[in-house]
Amino acid sequence: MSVLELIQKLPKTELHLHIEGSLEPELMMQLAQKHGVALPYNSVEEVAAAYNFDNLQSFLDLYYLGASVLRDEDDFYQLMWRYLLRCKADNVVHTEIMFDPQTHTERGIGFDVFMAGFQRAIDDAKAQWGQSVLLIMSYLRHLSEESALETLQQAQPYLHQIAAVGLDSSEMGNPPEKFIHVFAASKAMRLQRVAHAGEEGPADYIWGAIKHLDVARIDHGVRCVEDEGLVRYLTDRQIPLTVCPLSNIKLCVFDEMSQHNILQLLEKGLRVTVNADDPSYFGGYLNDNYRALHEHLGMNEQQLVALVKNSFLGSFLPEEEIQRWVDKVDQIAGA
Ligand code: HPA
Ligand SMILES: [Zn+2]
Repeated sequence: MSVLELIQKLPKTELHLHIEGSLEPELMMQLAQKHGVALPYNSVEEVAAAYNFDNLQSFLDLYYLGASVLRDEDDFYQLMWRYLLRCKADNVVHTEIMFDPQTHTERGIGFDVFMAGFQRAIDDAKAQWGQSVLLIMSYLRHLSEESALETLQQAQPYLHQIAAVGLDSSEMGNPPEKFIHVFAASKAMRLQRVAHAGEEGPADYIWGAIKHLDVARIDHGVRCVEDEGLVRYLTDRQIPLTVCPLSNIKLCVFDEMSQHNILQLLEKGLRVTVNADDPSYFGGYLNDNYRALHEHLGMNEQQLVALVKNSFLGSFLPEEEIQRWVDKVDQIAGA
């Protein structure tokens, strides 16, 4: 079997996906019309043409603007449903999805609206093809810790639907330490923890997320290579890095895919995984990211299998379930 065939055929997990970043231009325009929201675009083509970014912030500005069309329960259902259909198409059997409550509550749209829409789509996908999903509630780091604490309060009636908390948005100037209390409170409520760190921010921010937020995974983390001691720490403890190749090129973290360090990180023994981040903004879903690694970095079958197994090993699935999937990956790759 060729590597490209194997990318499609292997069962996979996605661990770093922002549901608001899966809003395709078609749905954005449709919802803008439905709710009478004025956008600075006249067509789907104009939306797509605007997706040229210099850095993380230039993307975030359009990402929050796009999210402003999400208003009622059915909008959130449609958003989630369309992403889960992509999971089915890409053979993503399990996915751990981030959502940004503050992006919606700040506009007066409550947990009752978006959680209901998300859950209805998740229930439908589970019933129709057995899709496995966990939700990660992400705090926006450009806002205050008080706002994050208030968000955790608002989430109380929905904690049974939430597996973990995360930290995203503008990294520079908003170090993990800013969120010590809300992460401690989240941990006390038995929520797992992840955080974006070392995407644009320095290796120090990765240390901060580990030491101050007690995270189980680092989202991105590609700048860990700047600190040998950190690489050793991450390798020894097999702390997963949820790397997002197409995202890193679109946001100029690396100039070109041929310069991406993901395979070097893998060869160092780090538990790296492949993810789409914000697929509608960055030009591809999960399998597109794997295919880009094959095309531009020459990812071979052995590296593909290691990355796919890491995606299960880095997940919050129960141990026995992880082992079942890892065995299945070996079986398909060895066939
Ligand atoms: O890649 C990202 N980084 C930080 N914040 C984000 N919010 C959505 N995507 C991202
Ligand atoms: Zn992200």
